[in-house]
Amino acid sequence: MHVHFQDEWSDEDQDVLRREVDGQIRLSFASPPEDHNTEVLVAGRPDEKLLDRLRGLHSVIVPFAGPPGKTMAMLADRPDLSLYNIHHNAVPVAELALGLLLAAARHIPLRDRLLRTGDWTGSYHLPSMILRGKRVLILGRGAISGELEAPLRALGMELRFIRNNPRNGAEDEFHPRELHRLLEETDILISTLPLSDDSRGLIAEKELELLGPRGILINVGRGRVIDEDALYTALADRTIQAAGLDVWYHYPRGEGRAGSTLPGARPFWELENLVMSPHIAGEWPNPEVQRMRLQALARRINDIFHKNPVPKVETDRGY
Ligand SMILES: NC(=O)c1ccc[n+]([C@@H]2O[C@H](COP(=O)([O-])OP(=O)(O)OC[C@H]3O[C@@H](n4cnc5c(N)ncnc54)[C@H](O)[C@@H]3O)[C@@H](O)[C@H]2O)c1
Ligand SMILES: O=C(O)[C@H](O)COP(=O)(O)O
Repeated sequence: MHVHFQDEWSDEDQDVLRREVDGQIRLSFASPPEDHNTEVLVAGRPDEKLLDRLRGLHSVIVPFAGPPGKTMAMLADRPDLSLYNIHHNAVPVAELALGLLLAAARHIPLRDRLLRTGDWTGSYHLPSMILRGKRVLILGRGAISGELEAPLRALGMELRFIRNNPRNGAEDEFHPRELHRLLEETDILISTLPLSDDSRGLIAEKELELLGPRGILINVGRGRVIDEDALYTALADRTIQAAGLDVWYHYPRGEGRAGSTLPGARPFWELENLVMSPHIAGEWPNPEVQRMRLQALARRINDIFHKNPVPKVETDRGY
């Protein structure tokens, strides 16, 4: 089997990948081979011309968890190709979700800011939430929510999960059609959902109203699962208590450059009951996470080669 990597990978990364993949699998990094088949393409945003040009191609792997919408749309038109992803960063994402929750429940960033201006008592009366005994509804029961489960239970919280295909007999798993009933019994809503036609805007005005004025919302999945205007208004009017967001509606141009600011139709940065981070839950620049990415990617390639069962990303679910 031949695997081509479309994007640039450092010499060190290439060495790790060559070490970790099965010896019978050939890898190419610069230009793809002209003279024989290339069964697997690894690409963040696959080049359509390359997809057409590679002979024998049957699989595409995006080397992260959330394939971009354009990739999903492009591959929806290519039923001959299977799309795979990796979930290497579930632990760091779950850890940041936990951090956002603790920070939002206890106003940690705001209290820090007030103290820096010499205000010792100004934050005493903010409405805080004690987490023990509270009910958490997690949207999605995949890699990230799996890593959230143990720490949230250790804090004494009750968990329920929504997934589009709840398993028979799993008493804490529910279908999205039960969302409204569950929200009425929820203190904390955490979204780990990918973006699809089903999930886009799933949480809007009505859902935030059901979460209620004591409710806290955390989003580490994809921004547009939560309706932008509804969330801004709910936070500004305090019809929900607080939120913690890692994922956004609009991203700065030149993302990653020093000086980039958060753009958007709504000034989220002015809200005191919002804790924010710049889509960094996956900690992609961290060398430890990069090692986890390379190992997960090599495992995915080996699994495809050995025909081990691996869930595909469902491109027909929209994007
Ligand atoms: N903030 C970040 O840096 C960061 C990092 C990694 C992943 N992500 C995002 O988080 C998403 C989830 O990551 P994961 O590794 O846990 O993926 P996963 O595939 O392991 O889990 C996703 C879960 O969501 C469920 N689901 C999907 N669509 C649904 C819908 N419409 N309604 C109900 N349930 C639905 C699936 O059944 C599955 O249980 C990724 O797709 C990506 O968009 C964000
Ligand atoms: O790992 C990454 O590339 C970033 O953390 C983004 O990951 P995601 O696509 O899994 O959000």
